[in-house]
Amino acid sequence: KKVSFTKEQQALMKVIIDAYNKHQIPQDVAKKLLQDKYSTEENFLLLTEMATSQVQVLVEFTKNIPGFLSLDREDQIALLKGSAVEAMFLRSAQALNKKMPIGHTEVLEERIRKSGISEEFIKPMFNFYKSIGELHMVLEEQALLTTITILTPDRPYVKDQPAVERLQETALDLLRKMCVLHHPQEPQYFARLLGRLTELRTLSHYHAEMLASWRVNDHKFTPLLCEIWDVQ
Ligand SMILES: CC(C)c1onc(-c2c(Cl)cccc2Cl)c1COc1ccc2c(ccn2Cc2cccc(C(=O)O)c2)c1
Repeated sequence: KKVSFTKEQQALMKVIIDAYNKHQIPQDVAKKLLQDKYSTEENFLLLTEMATSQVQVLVEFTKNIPGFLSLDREDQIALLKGSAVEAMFLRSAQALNKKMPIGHTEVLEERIRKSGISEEFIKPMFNFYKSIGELHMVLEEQALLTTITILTPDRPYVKDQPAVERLQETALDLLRKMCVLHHPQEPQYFARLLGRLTELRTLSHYHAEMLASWRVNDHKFTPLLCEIWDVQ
């Protein structure tokens, strides 16, 4: 089936892909994954640094989403706070599914498994990582899925939901075409991708409990994480 993109859609895809490629975790932070300290405490500290760096990357990426900076300022904050965990699950899924240099992936998985997260959350988390890996998303689909997650209108405290809906729909139209283009044999592929967004919401509920149990064990977060996750 022939897929054609409008001029606007081509421009939008280019902006989103450039932003997605530009904002990677700095190599020195990612390299720290390979240092040889593996205590639960050390793993937690490394993952905290990773998450903090990832939030900075996420904010920069979000600012490049066309139309985002024209939204009401408080709504911009509400969208970032409401989507940060889900965007990081997507990003960590891509990192664990071989986006990272060989060796980093196993180390990263090991550190997540041994960072004080209880088994009841580890299972669904790694099921999600596996389900993302099985989709074999191309970069455009990964970047658009992250964009669609950020532009979710029904996050808490969003005032002008229709404005967010209009931006999200533009990204959804583009993603639908991308799926037909890159997965012509799988007519249900787009629906499968959107199904992952539902799974992300469940994971972000688990994440709130993960944070609570880390805090009970007196684990400290960085100021940026405290601000975006409303903790401490
Ligand atoms: C505060 C910390 C302990 C934490 O709390 N919840 C989670 C948490 C967890 Cl444990 C899982 C999923 C989401 C969150 Cl917020 C985390 C750890 O968060 C992250 C964040 C990003 C992560 C990771 C792991 C990988 N990445 C992405 C990554 C790593 C290396 C390179 C690149 C790159 O793009 O180049 C990307 C962990």
